[in-house]
Amino acid sequence: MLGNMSNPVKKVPIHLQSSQNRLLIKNGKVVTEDDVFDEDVYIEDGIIKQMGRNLIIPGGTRVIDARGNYLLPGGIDPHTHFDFEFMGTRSVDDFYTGTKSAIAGGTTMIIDFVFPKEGESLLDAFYEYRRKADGKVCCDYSLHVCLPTWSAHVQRDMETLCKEHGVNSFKMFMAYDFMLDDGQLYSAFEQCQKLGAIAQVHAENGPVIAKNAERLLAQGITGPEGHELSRPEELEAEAVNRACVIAKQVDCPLYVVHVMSRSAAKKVAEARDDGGRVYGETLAAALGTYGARSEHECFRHSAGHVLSPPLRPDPATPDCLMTCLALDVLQLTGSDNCTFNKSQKELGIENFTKIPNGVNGVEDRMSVVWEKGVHAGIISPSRFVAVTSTNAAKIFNLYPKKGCIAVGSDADIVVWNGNAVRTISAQTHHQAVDFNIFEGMQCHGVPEYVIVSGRVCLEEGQLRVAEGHGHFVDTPVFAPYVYEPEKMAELKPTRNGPAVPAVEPLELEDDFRLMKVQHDYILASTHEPDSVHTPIGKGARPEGQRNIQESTFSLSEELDTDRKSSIRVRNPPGGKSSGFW
Ligand SMILES: NC(=O)NCCC(=O)O
Ligand SMILES: [Zn+2]
Repeated sequence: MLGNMSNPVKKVPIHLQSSQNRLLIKNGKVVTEDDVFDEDVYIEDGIIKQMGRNLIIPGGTRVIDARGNYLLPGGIDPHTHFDFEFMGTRSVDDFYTGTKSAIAGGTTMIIDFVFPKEGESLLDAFYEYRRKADGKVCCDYSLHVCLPTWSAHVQRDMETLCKEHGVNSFKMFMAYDFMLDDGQLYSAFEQCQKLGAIAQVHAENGPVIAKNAERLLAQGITGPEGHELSRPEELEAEAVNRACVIAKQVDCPLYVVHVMSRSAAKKVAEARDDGGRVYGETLAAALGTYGARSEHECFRHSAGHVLSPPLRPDPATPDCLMTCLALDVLQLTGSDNCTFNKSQKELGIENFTKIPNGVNGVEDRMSVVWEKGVHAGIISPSRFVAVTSTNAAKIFNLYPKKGCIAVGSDADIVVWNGNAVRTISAQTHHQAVDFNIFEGMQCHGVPEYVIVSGRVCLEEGQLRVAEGHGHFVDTPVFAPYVYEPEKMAELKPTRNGPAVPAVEPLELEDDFRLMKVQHDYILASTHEPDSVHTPIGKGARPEGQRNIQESTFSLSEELDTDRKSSIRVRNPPGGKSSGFW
């Protein structure tokens, strides 16, 4: 037992307590979840001390000119698995390469998952994760804790973790060998509710997946395409619905990790419409790819892209999920970064059920969401901030320390060039993994500077991180956003001066109708996206919001061709698989 490990004090050496700790970022456009405005930001000792114009600051302060760029709150990735022993192997990105890569892409905080080994208590597993992470993290981090079993002991440890160790979220699985049954989920949700924690679920119907996999293998379908075939999206949707129903019985807030399909998003939408405290996270992988290596290839699964729930063959899925983020059907984006090298993926070369599940994303999430969201015209820069940072901070009770640019907040800031373009490649990424699921993708949206706790860690393409400089950050229970939303107004940082309008004044009537049509569409239509009809004419729309008439919900010829090719894969000749890579 390591005692109370929360927030160990790391002394700043005297030579660093100088002007090096002072930074002024001038001329940038500050973006918050609901505002965009021109202000300078002055940072001292890792904290935002002043914001405004013509600030009076000490001499010798370093100045960064952010003219033409946005200032974003550093990304918070609420879903990573660094140094994770899983499916007979270990993920290759550890807390050093993982957080270093995160920073390279504009993410300044991650939340990883403690996963107890068989027979290990939650507390021991938590201490082990702290030991693995503390000396390695280059940015701040927090921990969720997974519950691979249910018992009185687990129940007690949950309480200790919440009361003494800064944990406020527990993840349950509805698939894999370590899934909980419905009764156990009920008990775990009940305990979360009592403690003021948040229940998280990996929602897929595990027993049905196991049966499907058995049948497919018996038919000779052994390749990676069997992964998605055994886990069709209705099994995700069914489990999301079940989890929402169970959580409702005990009034427990529920966070659905990695919503990967339209059908699952629809279940989240229904639960939220029904008044449920349900939050949905989707992944960079699901927004940036769709079960093919690129949008220009026919539907094909490869071992490198295997994660659970799987990438969906429906090419409309990424746009649908992005629209769900725009409409607040979904609230967050994570990476679920859980990387395995090619040689590890080959553990499943003869049997798709043995392919270690997981993909990269911690480095590329911000660029992918910008490209597919803001650059594509589906979300505004403010909504980008909400879904990449602010909402995670609010749900896990880190706000306003994290997730916003405001006086008193941690100086985790990204100077973001929304027009610069980069091409994602394993040749240039900072992750330890030897391939990248977004290989070749061109993304607008590049971090020019990444400032982590007041330190400039990325500038002019040069990454200078400090191993072990990040801290564990407590996530206190009873997050106001989740448990007492009426208190959020008090927490919201105030600012001086009027906002600089970032968007044309909206014609609210049209905007509302657009949102309504899209929302109804998600709820109403699962399989016939081209049947959508919208009465909306030209009208104004929010900045970055694409008119639904331009949406790929209307499937084109080309996309239909892709879908047909997917049918071929579903019935491979002679039951043979279509190749591993
Ligand atoms: N998602 C995935 O395939 N791998 C990571 C483990 C998990 O989140 O289920
Ligand atoms: Zn995960």
